[in-house]
Amino acid sequence: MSAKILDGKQIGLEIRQDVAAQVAEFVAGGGPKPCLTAVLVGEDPASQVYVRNKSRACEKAGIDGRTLRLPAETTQAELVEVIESLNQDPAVHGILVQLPLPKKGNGGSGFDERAILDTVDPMKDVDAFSPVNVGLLMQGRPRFLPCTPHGIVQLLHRTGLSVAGKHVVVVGRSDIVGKPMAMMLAQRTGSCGEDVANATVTIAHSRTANLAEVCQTADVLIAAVGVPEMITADMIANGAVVIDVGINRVGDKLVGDVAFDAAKDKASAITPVPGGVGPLTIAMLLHNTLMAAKLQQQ
Ligand SMILES: Nc1nc(=O)c2c([nH]1)NC[C@@H]1CN(c3ccc(C(=O)N[C@@H](CCC(=O)O)C(=O)O)cc3)C=[N+]21
Repeated sequence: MSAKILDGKQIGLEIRQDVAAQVAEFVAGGGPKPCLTAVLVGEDPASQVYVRNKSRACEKAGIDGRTLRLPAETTQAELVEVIESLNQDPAVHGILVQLPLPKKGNGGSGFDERAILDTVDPMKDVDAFSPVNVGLLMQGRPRFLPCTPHGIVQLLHRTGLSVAGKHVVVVGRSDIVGKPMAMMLAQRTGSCGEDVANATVTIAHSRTANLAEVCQTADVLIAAVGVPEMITADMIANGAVVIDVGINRVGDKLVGDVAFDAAKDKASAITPVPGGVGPLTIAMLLHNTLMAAKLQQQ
């Protein structure tokens, strides 16, 4: 069997067109132009590319996409101050602090990333990293949904892949992807209804015993570990759906957490890297920015 390739780029484009139409409607109704401000500290080349892509996607959707560039030498206190002023600025609806923050920032001692993220006003927290937004999600009454897991929910829904009653194995337990992903798919109702919810979810990670065997029991396998091609074909059940969240730069190539070429002969459907989950993450960020503008207008 050769898997159906799940085209995240195309679906991301559709979502962005939907968001653009909703933005136009919001503005025509007297709403302010939604504004996302990304805060980029230092000169990490990958982060620069991501931030540029985000601001370009914003502009195409009728969203004001700003980037605040700060030197790597910025201190913790200065960065907190910048975020607090964005919190106070009524023209800014969404704030995103690009991660990772530079290791040698804050005068060489590194940033306290948690404290930085905690500074972002929860009503402007389009990444959904703040404890309030994480808590609301846990309780099944989300405000903002985290962009990458929400993008995956949209992808599954829009390609007609139900997870209800199925066994989903999420490999990776990060706050950004693994944890919220597991929670969203186990819920009674998700953002796209009951079909992309109600899963039986296993969270696997670096300490999981017999990882290969656990993965083999997955109807839907979601790889979010950040290790290039760690998920090999032997770990995938025949006919499983495979979602690859990994974006790893190996030399000048971009590879996922799944060994794609062999995996596609076992899976029934699989996301490629690039062109899979990545473009959906950006699409959901635009969605959250419009939501933030609407929330703040109320
Ligand atoms: N506060 C914060 N929020 C984030 O959401 C966040 C972040 N920090 N730091 C970095 C990661 C990574 N991330 C990506 C988003 C889109 C693509 C994407 O669209 N990738 C393209 C390829 C792009 C390329 O060629 O480099 C694709 O997969 O097709 C990749 C990576 C968001 N992140």
